[in-house]
Formats: sequence, structure tokens, C-alpha cells
Amino acid sequence: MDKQTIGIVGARGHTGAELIRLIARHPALELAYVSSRELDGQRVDAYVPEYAGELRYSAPAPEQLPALAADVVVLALPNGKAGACVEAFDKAGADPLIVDLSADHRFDERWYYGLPELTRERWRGQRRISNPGCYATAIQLAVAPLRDLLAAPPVCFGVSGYSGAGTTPSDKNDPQKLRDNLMPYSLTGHMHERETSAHLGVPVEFMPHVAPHFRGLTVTCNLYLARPMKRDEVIGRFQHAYAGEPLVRVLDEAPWVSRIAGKHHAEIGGFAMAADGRRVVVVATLDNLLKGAATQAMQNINRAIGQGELAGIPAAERP
Ligand SMILES: NC(=O)C1=CN([C@@H]2O[C@H](COP(=O)(O)OP(=O)(O)OC[C@H]3O[C@@H](n4cnc5c(N)ncnc54)[C@H](OP(=O)(O)O)[C@@H]3O)[C@@H](O)[C@H]2O)C=CC1
Ligand SMILES: CC(=O)N[C@@H](CCC(=O)OP(=O)(O)O)C(=O)O
Repeated sequence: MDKQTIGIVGARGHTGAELIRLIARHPALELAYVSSRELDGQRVDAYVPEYAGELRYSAPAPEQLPALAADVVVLALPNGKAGACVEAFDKAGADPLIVDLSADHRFDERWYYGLPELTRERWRGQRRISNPGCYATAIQLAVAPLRDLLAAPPVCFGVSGYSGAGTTPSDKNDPQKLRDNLMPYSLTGHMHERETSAHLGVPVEFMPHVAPHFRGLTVTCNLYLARPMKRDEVIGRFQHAYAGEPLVRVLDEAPWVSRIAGKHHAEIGGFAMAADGRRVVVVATLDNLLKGAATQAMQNINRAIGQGELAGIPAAERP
């Protein structure tokens, strides 16, 4: 069977590079184009050694994208930039499968919000898929199994590696400023607070920080419970919710971010109970560039092109 073609718009970035790596090993997809204004004309294999081919980066304007005729288009652009590309496809009457990694369509009900372990059954063949935020993925996975038992908003403390802040230089991805440091930011009103609240259907409070490591994030979620629970019952809920989910691992102990870097799954554990059984602390980790972005996009794409959800996601890099 012929492979389907895929274009990545914004392929110089961290998430774009991870997608190139995944597609290079994918049995049913091949790269049609990868865009970057900065790397225009340069060979892809010079930046992503896992890719073995002749393709070079190009820099099409949004209006030129439809003519490139890829079956699948991933938008890996900064927030606020997806709209012009989507408009160009609409205007040209082209209808590729579009996956937007940015936050631009996470509140648009016409788009499928693709967090497979929680929203799989809501996919009705939509050709437009909004990929969740990285922290938002971890928080939703950590809270969802207890959602109906919450007595108060979950309070979530997040720490991300600085690749989460993208490649545009800022304090949040400056290794000098991050050295020996933990940098709090957006302590109220972060986009992922709104995103998790909207998709979980309960208000979530979220306090993000960025740390000196490159990749991987931790969210530590404090959950007040409407009735006292035993730890075994709490763990049982998580094991039941994620039974048969190859990309979510439920652990007894709290997971460590250093062990999740470069892996495609999320780990959830800790389950520290307060003495009265009315409060539990759940810790989730994932690689922000993989389960928090590229791997999740690949799960969503695979499903939409009729492949198994894990096609192209290397078995050696998951549990
Ligand atoms: N990093 C992460 O952990 C996660 C990121 N995301 C989201 O995914 C998207 C991509 O993130 P990430 O890869 O980290 O971002 P980067 O900052 O690393 O890359 C952004 C890409 O967009 C291009 N770009 C930048 N500015 C513009 C512009 N004004 N117009 C057109 N292209 C532009 C850049 O290439 P060039 O300038 O060469 O054209 C680059 O390829 C973002 O929306 C981000 O919020 C989602 C989950 C996790
Ligand atoms: C460390 C850091 O800065 N992380 C990013 C999250 C990356 C992400 O998932 O971003 P989008 O929701 O924009 O897709 C942030 O807090 O904005």
C-alpha cells in the first residue's frame, strides 16, 4: 500500500523535530515537506540524523500550503499562527487531515480534542484535530479517574524542562538564568489551567515552573475528596481507568521525571493519602515533547488514517 504523505509546518522547533524522527520510522507515512523560514534550503538530515532522505526544509507562505497536497498536515507553530494556515486550506477547498499542536483550537468545538486515553470515543471522523497542551495532558490524566469524587478544585504544581518553552529565546529557555534555579511563571490564569478546567469539566488551579533540565515535566496534584478513601481504592480507580492503555503506566511510587525523558508514555503514581483519607496527592510525569506533543499527535494521526494508534511509536521507547 502506498504511504500517505505528511507536511510539518514549523518543523525547526523541538516538537517538529520529534515528529520528523517518528515519521522517519513510520510504516505508513512519508514526509512531503517540512517548513522553516530559518532553515529554508538546508537538508533535513543535517538537523535530524534519524531521517535518511533527500528532503530539504522549505518556507512556503500559508497560501502556498494547499498546492503541496499532503494528505496530513501538522501545524507546529507558535500560538496564534495556525489560523492563517487553516484559512488557506479552506479558501483553496482542500481538506487534508490537520493536526494543530498549538493552543489555537483547543476551545473550538468544531475540532476534535485528541487526548486519546480520555477522549477517544468522541472522535467522529473529524479531519481537524487539536492536540492538547503538555501540562494539560499530564493534569487531565492525573485527575480524571477521581473527577466525580472531588470536593474542591484540584491544585496542581507543575515543573517543566525548558524545551517546553520552545526555541524563541526567553528567560524560560535560557540555560544561564535557569542554572541552579526554579522559575515560577503564570501562577494564575495559565492557558493550561483554562484548558484542563474546560475539558475535565471541573475548575483546576495550576502553578507552573520551569527548571534547568531540557525535557520532561512533573505535575503534583493535590486532590480533596468528597468522602474518605483508602489508598488501595484510589489506586484501583487509576488501574481500572488505564487498564490496557499502553501509553499510561500506573505506579505505586511517585514517578521521576529523569526516567520519562525520551519515553512516549505518561507515568502516574504517588497516591499519598492524608491521615483522614480525604486528600490524596497524585504525581504524573511525561516527556513534554513526546506524550505532551509529538507522540500524542502521532496517536491522533494514526487513528485518523486507519492505522493502529501506536504505529511508528518505537516499542523500545515505551513501557
Ligand atoms: N515544546 C513543547 O513542549 C510543546 C509545545 N507545544 C506547542 O507546539 C507548538 C510548537 O512548539 P515548539 O516546537 O516548542 O516551538 P518552537 O518555538 O521550538 O518552534 C516553532 C516553529 O515555528 C516556526 N515559527 C516561529 N515563529 C513563526 C512565525 N511567526 N511564523 C511562522 N513560523 C514561525 C519556527 O521556525 P522558523 O522560525 O524557522 O520558521 C519553528 O519551526 C507551539 O504552539 C507550542 O505551544 C505543545 C506541547 C508541548
Ligand atoms: C516551560 C514552558 O514554557 N512551557 C509551556 C507549555 C508548552 C505547551 O504545551 O504549550 P502550548 O499550550 O502553548 O501548546 C508554557 O507554559 O507555555
